[in-house]
Amino acid sequence: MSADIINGKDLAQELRANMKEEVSQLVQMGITPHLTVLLVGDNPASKSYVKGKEKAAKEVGISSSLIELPASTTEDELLETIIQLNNDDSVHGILVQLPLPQQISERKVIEAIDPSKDVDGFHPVNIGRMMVGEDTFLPCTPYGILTMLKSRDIVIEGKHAVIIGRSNIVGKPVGQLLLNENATVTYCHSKTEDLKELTRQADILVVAVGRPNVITGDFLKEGAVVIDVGINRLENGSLTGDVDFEDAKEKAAYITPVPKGVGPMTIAMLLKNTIKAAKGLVSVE
Ligand SMILES: NC(=O)C1=CN([C@@H]2O[C@H](COP(=O)(O)OP(=O)(O)OC[C@H]3O[C@@H](n4cnc5c(N)ncnc54)[C@H](OP(=O)(O)O)[C@@H]3O)[C@@H](O)[C@H]2O)C=CC1
Ligand SMILES: Nc1nc(=O)c2c([nH]1)NC[C@@H]1CN(c3ccc(C(=O)N[C@@H](CCC(=O)O)C(=O)O)cc3)C=[N+]21
Repeated sequence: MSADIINGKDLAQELRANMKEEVSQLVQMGITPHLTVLLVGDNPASKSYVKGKEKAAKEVGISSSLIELPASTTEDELLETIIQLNNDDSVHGILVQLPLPQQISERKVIEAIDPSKDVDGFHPVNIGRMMVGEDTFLPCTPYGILTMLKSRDIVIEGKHAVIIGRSNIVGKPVGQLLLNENATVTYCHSKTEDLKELTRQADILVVAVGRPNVITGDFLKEGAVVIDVGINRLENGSLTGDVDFEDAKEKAAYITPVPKGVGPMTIAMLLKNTIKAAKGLVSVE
């Protein structure tokens, strides 16, 4: 039996159609959601993601602006720009594209963003709120993954979710969200001793490593749900995930592809958070 493929591109498209309705109602009330993206340096992958975000925003009627700064930008210059955007009432959401050049501290920059405009959900205040289960901006990739699972009515409660990767933007928060949904969660990382022994127990396996083919069929329990977060650019220019898709799909019950999997959902959730910001639903205290 071959796995059911959860197509994130199609699901994101459906969500954007719904958001378009919601935005047009907001516009009628005099509020046009606005997202400002800050891009520092000229990383080609970052440029391409930022283009994807602008295109998606436009499609649903969210206005967006892009501030491009040179790779030589100092930390103080970037912080100053963020303060201006925090104080600009016409800006509802601020996104600083990562990674940043090495002279700039990502932590300082993220902490400078007003939590009520932090549509990435990376600010420690929003992460803390997520941890205690309060309403907040959820980090886009984990939020997209949760939405994909729910779109297929996949049971999370009581299931063993195994996460490979513990970054602040993907691994850690996706584990927290699944815990909030009553999964039993195991985190794996580069120091994990017997990865296969753990992944073979997973009812839901989330792979966020950044290396092709780290997971093959023999790492899976029969009938597992496999979420592939990895985005790897091969030498021939094509994109691939972290999971050996062809092999894994013979053992999994559900699997997400790359491309057309988690990536487009990340962008859809960014739009959702921007609408939420425009509505003023996440406040600062
Ligand atoms: N689809 C989307 O929307 C998004 C996709 N991505 C993609 O997801 C991938 C992960 O991104 P991100 O979380 O930022 O990456 P990081 O590089 O920050 O984290 C990678 C994680 O993988 C762990 N790891 C590395 N090697 C192994 C191994 N052999 N076995 C087990 N664990 C290992 C690392 O462990 P340790 O902590 O010990 O170093 C680390 O926790 C990338 O391909 C990225 O491009 C990222 C964001 C959004
Ligand atoms: N502040 C910040 N927020 C982010 O959310 C953020 C970031 N920085 N830095 C980089 C990562 C990566 N990321 C992706 C988003 C969409 C796709 C995506 O849509 N991918 C398409 C393919 C696109 C293509 O063909 O190039 C797909 O998987 O089908 C991928 C990766 C967001 N990130």
